[in-house]
Amino acid sequence: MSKSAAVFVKDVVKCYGDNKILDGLCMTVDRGTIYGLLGASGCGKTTLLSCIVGRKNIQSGEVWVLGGTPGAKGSGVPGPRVGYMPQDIALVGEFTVKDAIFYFGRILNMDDKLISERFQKLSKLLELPPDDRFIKNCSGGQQRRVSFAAAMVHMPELLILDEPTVGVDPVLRDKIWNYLVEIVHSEKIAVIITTHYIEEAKQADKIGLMRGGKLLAEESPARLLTLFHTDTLEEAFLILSRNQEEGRISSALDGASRSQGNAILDSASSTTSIATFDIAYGSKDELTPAKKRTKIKKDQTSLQRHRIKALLDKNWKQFYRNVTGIIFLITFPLLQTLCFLNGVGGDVKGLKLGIVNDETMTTRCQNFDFNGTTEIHDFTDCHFHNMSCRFLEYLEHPMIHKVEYKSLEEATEAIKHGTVLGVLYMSENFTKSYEDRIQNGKDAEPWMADFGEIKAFLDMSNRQTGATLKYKLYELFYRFQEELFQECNWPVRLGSLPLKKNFMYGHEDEPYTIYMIPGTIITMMFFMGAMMTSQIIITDRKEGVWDRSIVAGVTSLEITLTHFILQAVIMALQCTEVLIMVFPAYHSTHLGSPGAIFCITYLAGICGMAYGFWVSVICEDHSQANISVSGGFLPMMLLCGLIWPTEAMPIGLRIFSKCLPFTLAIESFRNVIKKGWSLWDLQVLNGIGVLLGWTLMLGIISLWLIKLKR
Ligand SMILES: Nc1ncnc2c1ncn2[C@@H]1O[C@H](COP(=O)(O)OP(=O)(O)OP(=O)(O)O)[C@@H](O)[C@H]1O
Repeated sequence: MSKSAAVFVKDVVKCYGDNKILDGLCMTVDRGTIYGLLGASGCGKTTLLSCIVGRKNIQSGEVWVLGGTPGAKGSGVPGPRVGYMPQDIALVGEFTVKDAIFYFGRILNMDDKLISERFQKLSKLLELPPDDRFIKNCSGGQQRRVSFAAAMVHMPELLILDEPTVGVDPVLRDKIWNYLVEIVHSEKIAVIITTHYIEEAKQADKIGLMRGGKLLAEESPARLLTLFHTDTLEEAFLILSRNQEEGRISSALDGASRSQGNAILDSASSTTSIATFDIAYGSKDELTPAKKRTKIKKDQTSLQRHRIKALLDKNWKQFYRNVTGIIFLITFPLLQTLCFLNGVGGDVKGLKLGIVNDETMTTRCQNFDFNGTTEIHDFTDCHFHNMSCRFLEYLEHPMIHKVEYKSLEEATEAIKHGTVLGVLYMSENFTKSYEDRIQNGKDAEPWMADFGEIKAFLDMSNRQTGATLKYKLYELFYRFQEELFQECNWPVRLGSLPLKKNFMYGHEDEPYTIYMIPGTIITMMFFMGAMMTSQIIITDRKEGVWDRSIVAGVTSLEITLTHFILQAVIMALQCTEVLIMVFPAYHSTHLGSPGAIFCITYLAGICGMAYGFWVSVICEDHSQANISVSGGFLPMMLLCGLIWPTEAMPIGLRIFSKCLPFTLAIESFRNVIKKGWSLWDLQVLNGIGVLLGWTLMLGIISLWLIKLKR
């Protein structure tokens, strides 16, 4: 074991659930050497590299990188001392080739001049596509080369390359290997490279053959060929694999005994030769501290200005270069608002109402025309005539479309068939009986009272339209009766219910839209925030940019903060456009200040973003995130009082609903627009407090989960 080991891995065990991926693995990578890590697909190479760069925690064993443990303060790993090219491209599609290199250079605190110099050199060497070509427009092989250049831009002490030569033509592959050999010797950097092209690893100084979570062997290519009497590394690997399957590799390779020194391989081939391999072992005392080799400042603090600047630049480019995304983010809230303002709360029109009038035939109902306008009779003598006709005049309203039926049976049949929504029936003696009810009051004959009624049969299966028609009939009947009393010079009040209504806030005929505004805006902004954040962060993570940036030293807090800054600006724009459309553009009135309205709306959006952030942490992909956002949002919407008052809920559910993010916020919003309350009114503060509480709680839990998930 060399004292100058760049990477030292001892007895490492790494599991995903019950699945043991690394099973007591040992490995040593010396400085100034190329280490080729070979193994079948799925054997755990990427997992091992993730543990080396500190992106994954291990269950047991030791990992030492450049003299420290990955993730430890001051170790520089993850950070500028290591260059990592993951297996996935892990570049932002909206970056140009130049942007990609500059992004990694800048988060590593290189100055632009130095980045530019390195970029020119790498561009030539790796035959990179033109500087201004977008990554998403590059071929797979070109993207891989840019990814390679990004890992090398700062000339790290340890370069980790996960399958860098996939999709690269043999000439270029050769060039890359030659370059690696050159820099390894000139700069004394260590390189770990995984590849499926076993033969290309011949140029490595040492090869690790990995299988079943262990290294079967760790030797120079030449020695492997000699030991196994083979011409190719592939054959050597095959023999080793067979031996492992047949249990012919000594148990000395496993567990504690590995650390004692050499492991002995049983017969390596058909011959009975015994091969002895150097096995990775040693102690951390033997490791040398890192030497300072680059002009890059090392920093481990969780917030660094240069990284935040680079991340903000990245997020901004990702945003403004994604035209579809911009169109969606700007137009979606507007479209939603337009749908709401035009589709919800308007007056119902043309409800079909059957009329059965046994008192007067239509033809005899003077001036009464079911299909046209009529004049109102003048009944100044207050002896009533044709009251049914007079009442029917009042039904000339846009909400009602009258349909005449000859009999009550025929009309009720029409309700059953859904032809009409209700039927009004007036009996033969309606006028006389109605007059008797009014003139004689409590002394009226019961049968007179019965005939003096207008009988309504309503279809309430659609509660909303049924109730709308019912209240309209009440309203029209009161108007009919009040005007009748007025004409007769009777006290008008006697013609209406003995209940005097006074409205402190709002008014009786206020459109339903006004009632719905707070709930619609708050839930919409929350939903927009949740969707936007979860989608953007999952995309970032799926592209591998998140992980790769973290290996370059960026902290999760910086990534989160910079995403938050841009999305908070977008959210402010969305809130502004929605509020402008609802209030000035649609002339909706509000008594409270626009500032207070904006504040509640904006906080609802920010709370939605925190919810989206949490979803992005617990979900693996977009479809899971979509289900989680919708699955969480819908129950909250059902319980927030938007559809039905919370006062109707069982007490436990009611208390629960008040604790949800937007129940009290909707109340606060309503109080501001309808009562003119300020932000400092206690009930308004309650709503704001709940939103802020949820935002903080979700943010903290998410950051904690990110830390825990490694
Ligand atoms: N996050 C994870 N959760 C559960 N299992 C995982 C996870 N990541 C990887 N694995 C599993 O661990 C095993 C090793 O995966 P790994 O990506 O390390 O293999 P690999 O050797 O790099 O393969 P390849 O050469 O195909 O890239 C695989 O069986 C994989 O399915």
